[in-house]
This record gives sequence, structure tokens and C-alpha cells, in this order.
Amino acid sequence: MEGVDYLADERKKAQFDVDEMKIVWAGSRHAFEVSDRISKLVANDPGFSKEERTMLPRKELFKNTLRKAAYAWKLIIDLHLSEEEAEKLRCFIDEPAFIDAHWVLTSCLTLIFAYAKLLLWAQRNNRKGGCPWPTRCKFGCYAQTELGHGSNVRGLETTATFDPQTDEFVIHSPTLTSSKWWPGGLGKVSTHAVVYARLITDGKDHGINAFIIQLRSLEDHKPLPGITIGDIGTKFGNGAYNTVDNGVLRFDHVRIPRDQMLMSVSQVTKVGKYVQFDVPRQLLYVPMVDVRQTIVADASTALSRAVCIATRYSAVRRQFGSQNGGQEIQVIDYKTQQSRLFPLLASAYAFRFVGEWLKRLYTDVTQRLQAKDFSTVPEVHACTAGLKSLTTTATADGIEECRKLCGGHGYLCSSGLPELFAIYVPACTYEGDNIVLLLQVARYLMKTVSQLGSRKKPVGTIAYMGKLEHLMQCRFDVEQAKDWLKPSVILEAFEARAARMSVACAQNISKFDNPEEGFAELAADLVEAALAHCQLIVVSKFIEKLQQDIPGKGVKQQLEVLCGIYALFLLHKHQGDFLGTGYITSKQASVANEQLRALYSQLRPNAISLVDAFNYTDHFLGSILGRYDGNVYPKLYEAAWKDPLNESDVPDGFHEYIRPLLKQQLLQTARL
Ligand SMILES: CCCCCCCCCCCCCC(=O)SCCNC(=O)CCNC(=O)[C@H](O)C(C)(C)COP(=O)(O)OP(=O)(O)OC[C@H]1O[C@@H](n2cnc3c(N)ncnc32)[C@H](O)[C@@H]1OP(=O)(O)O
Ligand SMILES: Cc1cc2nc3c(=O)[nH]c(=O)nc-3n(C[C@H](O)[C@H](O)[C@H](O)COP(=O)(O)OP(=O)(O)OC[C@H]3O[C@@H](n4cnc5c(N)ncnc54)[C@H](O)[C@@H]3O)c2cc1C
Repeated sequence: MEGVDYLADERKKAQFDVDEMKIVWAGSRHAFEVSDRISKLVANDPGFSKEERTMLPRKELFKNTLRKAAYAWKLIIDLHLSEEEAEKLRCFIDEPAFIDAHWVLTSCLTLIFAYAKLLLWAQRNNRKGGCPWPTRCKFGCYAQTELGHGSNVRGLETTATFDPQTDEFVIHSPTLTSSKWWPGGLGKVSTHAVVYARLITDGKDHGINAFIIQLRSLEDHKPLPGITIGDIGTKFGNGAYNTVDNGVLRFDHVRIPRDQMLMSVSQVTKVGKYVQFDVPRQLLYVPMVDVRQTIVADASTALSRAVCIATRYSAVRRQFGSQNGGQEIQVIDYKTQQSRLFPLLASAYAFRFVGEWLKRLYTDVTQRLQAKDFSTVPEVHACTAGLKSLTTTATADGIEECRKLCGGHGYLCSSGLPELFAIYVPACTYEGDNIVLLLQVARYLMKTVSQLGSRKKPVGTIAYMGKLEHLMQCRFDVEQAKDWLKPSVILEAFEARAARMSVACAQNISKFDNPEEGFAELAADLVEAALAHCQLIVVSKFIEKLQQDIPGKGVKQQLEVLCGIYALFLLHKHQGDFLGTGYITSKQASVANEQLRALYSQLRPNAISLVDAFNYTDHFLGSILGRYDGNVYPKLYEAAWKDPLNESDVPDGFHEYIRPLLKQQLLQTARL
């Protein structure tokens, strides 16, 4: 029945102030208000409908994305939306688009410009009153990856050879594998690209540098001479990421002016002299750090959507246990359902808070860069790489788990989960393969351990290594389940586990004559040590959040329950690490599990309200199973009839292919 809230009884059970929790989730009252207003604006505008997205053929799908992008652009201008509001608009339109790379790039290039003030190209254009980076009339993409190399950035093959005669670079794709491959927005829309290429002057290879290159005419949008561009083909899933034109790009001796090199770490002079500035070369990698922190911030949004759908549906769905003609049991009341679902709900909150913290850390490093302070770059790189890896892996796995938690109906596109998974899962690969990124964290950890004896004190997220002696010896010496709720106990357990795993790796590497050989041989252990370190960061940032003043009846208590679930679930999942490193006994591990079960029971009455606190509209969720009112079955039934296959009783092709077959069989049967 329309207008009935089938989840009303669930909502009445809440033991906390949901409106205050909405503000905690959004980050501030102001952020909540902006988010609430823009999400409703999008939901109520038929121009942003996404109902038929999974059924459209690619060309129509892509055209529709272009229409939506232009429409969004017009709204931004007509309604004078601020940057914050426009960003929310992009989020709630909920369609990956060519515009995403442009959006991200605009911000990170601003950073490079601001930091270096060495970017001659920008200076020249500013003098002319032009814009340093294409904005409204031009679109940019980030062309780093090639057909042959993605992770190994130093292995890229595109060349930028300086010609002092003409004061130009000649950009060339010397091999098939040097073709740029994957950049989003490149295939059909971008007019400009930041291209990573090997810089060559006077026959000498100076490694990878970045260049801004115009790709298409601003008149007729055709590729410029010497440039070949196309889309790389259909990707995983219906609709999903196929709204983006990931592209291929080749250069045939394309000439660009010298000052289109992004000269933030090095410069080429008019006479072709290569000058390296007194700044770390790694600054060239800063755009990746920028996008990674955004990906961490976005992970909680994707995971919370899936969790919201699975939680609401688990309260609606009933199976077994009817007694005396009464109702069957809601599947959310099965302990197995809780032990799969509630840690994901807790993870969504945990990722939200670690994302907020990472943004602050990133803002801090950008300010330091402008003051030429590079000291925190290695830590920020390790944090963004590690947390990108941890949150995207857990989110992709979590979305798939939510699909299974919804049983058969989760497999329908109308559940919203297949498309959400298909859109989300490449996050485990783009902006750095998740294993490659954890290996970067492991390098940072091994470096930290090797420097422990020196005067360099570990700070920031690695500060715990400073008390290594204690962490190597301490033992968990309490026996009661409730002891596991003490933040100091949880923190020490995660610190001891992370420290001991890193030290064990370092000791094992030292047994090899060549450390690089040892690192390669022990890579699988190193990845686990890196993960333990990253999990410690997430747990500790959740605990830090709880130390803040959090208003609202019962809000802090709910967050404490969620924090306990997040930490104890990890402890249960990685019990082998905690037992193996000797910090806890198996009896203590089983007591922790007892406490975890108690926390699930505490969370249960609040589950629906905790997902309501995400404040998602039905439009954004895009899921019949996750509808706010829980009116699932009539809507599922109704949606089935909208499938194109149901437009006729007899499908196309039946008379052409199946009928003759049936006739033939009938004839054969008659002959018998
Ligand atoms: C607003 C809109 C939001 C939209 C949401 C998102 C939509 C997203 C859309 C999708 C968009 C998708 C878009 C895309 O996918 S864009 C393509 C992304 N590609 C990658 O991420 C490639 C991954 N590979 C690498 O990052 C590197 O090559 C690795 C790390 C493997 C190094 O390999 P190698 O060992 O050969 O490197 P080296 O010798 O040159 O350098 C090593 C030194 O550099 C330090 N170092 C390394 N990296 C960084 C760094 N980043 N910041 C600071 N420092 C860094 C490192 O600690 C070491 O330092 P030291 O120990 O020597 O001191
Ligand atoms: C949807 C999508 C959008 C993208 N957008 C862009 C874009 O806008 N611009 C752009 O430039 N690129 C883009 N990319 C490319 C992306 O950044 C790369 O695909 C990514 O960095 C992984 O690199 P790769 O493909 O070379 O993987 P590979 O490195 O070839 O990975 C293959 C396997 O090898 C393993 N492996 C690789 N190296 C090591 C190692 N050292 N040790 C252990 N294992 C290793 C990996 O773990 C993985 O299992 C995009 C990719 C996707 C899927």
C-alpha cells in the first residue's frame, strides 16, 4: 500500500537521536543541510532519472550521460551553486562520467600550480589573462597508464623529446604498448590531457615527466593532426562504468611548445638544458595522492549504500519460524545475518571517520608543500595508499556480501546492488592496484623499523613504533568480556599486532644477503603487515572520534557500539595474527568473540535508524529492496513488468528460431 511505512515499528525501536546522528555522518550541520537539499533537488528532477540505465545500449547510455552532464552544468550556473553544492550534485546524480577525471584534475593541478610557481605554461597564460587549466569550455583527462604499463610508472614508454631548434617537445608513441590506455574521459570527450612521458634531451632519458597537451580541436572536436584517439570498449556490468569513455591515445611526432611541460620538479631551458629543482621527484606523484584521499572519502558512501539496502531488506524479509500461525522470523534476527551485516555497518561508519581525518591530513600536506616543507610527504603517501587499498577492498567485498545478504532478490538489477558493485569494484585497481599500494606501505614500514635505532623518532601514524620495546613484550592480562570495550585495550592489541608483524618481516628480510630479494620473497607477509598497520589507523581514528564532544541523546553510545564491533570483528577475522604474535591467548580471543556477540544484540534495535542516519533518498539508493518505506514486494512485482522483454508475450526471435524447431519435433513425433 502506498504511503504506509512498513519499517515504522523498526524505527520506533531506536535508542538514539537519529537527526543528530545524521549530522555526525555528514560531518557538520552545514554539510548535512547542503547534502540534504542537493540530494532532494536531484531526486525530484526527472532529468536525473536512472531507472532505465541498466537496459540502455552503450551508445544511448553514453549519450544520456552527456545530456545529464550538460544539464547538471546548466543547473550549476543557473542556480549559482557553490563548489561544495556542485560537488554534492555530482555525487547524488550518481553516474560515473567523463567529467570525474576533469573534476579531480582541476583541483590537483591547482595544487601543482600553487606549489611550484614554476609552471611557465601557466604563467604565460595568466599573463595573457587566460586560464591555466581548461575549465568550462575545455575538458581534461589524466593520461598516465599505457597498454603495457600501469603500476610501473617508471616503465612508461611515451616519449617527449626536446627539439631546441624549434623550442618544442615532440610527443611520440614508439610502440603499441606505449599507447595510452584507460584514461577516463579520454575516449570521446576530453579536449586536453595531462600526459606522462619520458623526457629526452640531447639523447639523454630523464625519466617520467608530465605535459599538458591539447588533443582535439575546439572547433569541430576532431583529434588534432598526429593524434589517434578512441574508446577502449565495453566494461564489466550493465550500465555501470560504461557511462565513462575510458580511452586509447597515440601520438605520431606531435609537437607542443616547451612551456607545456609541468615544470614543478625539473625544467628544460630554451637551449635544452635539463635542470632538476631541489625538491623531491615524488611531487610528480602528488596527483595520485590527491585522488586516493578522495577515493577513501567516497568508500563510506558506496559501502553505506549497500548496507542501507541490505539492512532495510533484512528487516522486511521473513523466512522460517512461524509458530501458531504467527509471522515468520525477520532474517535480520538470525545471528549469522547479524554477524555478516553489522560489521559492514560498523565499517561504513569507520571509513567515514578515517576519510574525514585523511582529508585533514591531506590539507595539511598541501599547505606544507606551498611552504616547501616536504617532510610529511612519505607518511601521507603511505596513509593514502594504504587506506585506499583497505577501504576499497573492504567496500567492494562488502557490496558483494550485501548482495548475498539479500538472497535471490539481491541478484536483480532492481536491487541496485549489481550495478553498485560493477561501478565500485574497479576502485580496487584504478589509482593504484591494491596489492601494489600495500607493498608501498610495507616499504614505509620496513624503512621505519630500520631507522628505529637512529635519532629520527617515528611520528604521526607510525608513532607507536617508538614504544616498540613495550609492544614486543606486553601481554593482554584481563579475562572479562567487557575489558574488550576499553579503548586503551583495543588500541594496544592492534598496535602490538602491527608492530610485531612488521618486526617479524624486517627480521626475516635481514636473513637475505640482498634486502630487495628478501622483500620480493616475503611480499605476501609484508602485505599482511601493511594491512595490520592500516587497520590500526582506522581503529585509532574511530577511537579518536569518540573522544570528541558528540551531542544528541544516545548518539555517542551507538558510535561506541559500532567502534567495538569494527575492532572486535577485525580481531576475530584476523585471530591468527593476534594469537600468532602472542599478544592474546585463545581463551582471550574467545572472550572477545563473546563480547562481539553481545554488541550485535545491542545494535539490533538500532539497525534501521543507523542506516536512516545516512539520509539517502530512494533516488540515490536506486534499490527496490532498500526503499525507505520497506514496500518491497509490490514494487518488485511492478518493476518486473517494465522489463523490455515483457513488452510482448511472444519474444522476438521465437517464431524465427524456436517455432521451426517445435514444428520439426512435432513432425518427428508424428512419424514415430
Ligand atoms: C571529486 C571527484 C571524486 C571522484 C572520485 C574518484 C573517481 C576516480 C576515477 C578513476 C580515476 C583513476 C585514475 C587512475 O587510475 S590514474 C593512474 C594511477 N596509477 C597508479 O596509481 C600507478 C601505481 N603506481 C605507482 O604509484 C608507482 O609507480 C609506485 C608507487 C608503484 C612506485 O614504483 P617505483 O618503486 O618504481 O617508484 P619510484 O622509484 O619512481 O618512486 C619510489 C619513491 O617514491 C615514493 N612514492 C611513490 N608514490 C608516491 C606518491 N604517490 N606520493 C609520494 N611519494 C610516492 C615512494 O615512497 C618511494 O620513495 P623513497 O622510498 O624512494 O623515498
Ligand atoms: C575503471 C578504470 C579507470 C581508470 N582510469 C585511469 C585514468 O583516468 N588514467 C590513467 O592513467 N589510468 C587509469 N586507469 C588505469 C589504472 O590506474 C591501472 O589499471 C592501475 O594502476 C593498475 O595497473 P595495471 O593495469 O598495470 O595492473 P598490473 O600492474 O598489470 O596488475 C596485474 C597484477 O599484477 C600484480 N602486480 C603488479 N605489480 C606488482 C608488484 N610489484 N608486486 C606484486 N604484484 C604486482 C597486481 O597486484 C595485479 O594482480 C584506470 C583503470 C580502470 C580499471
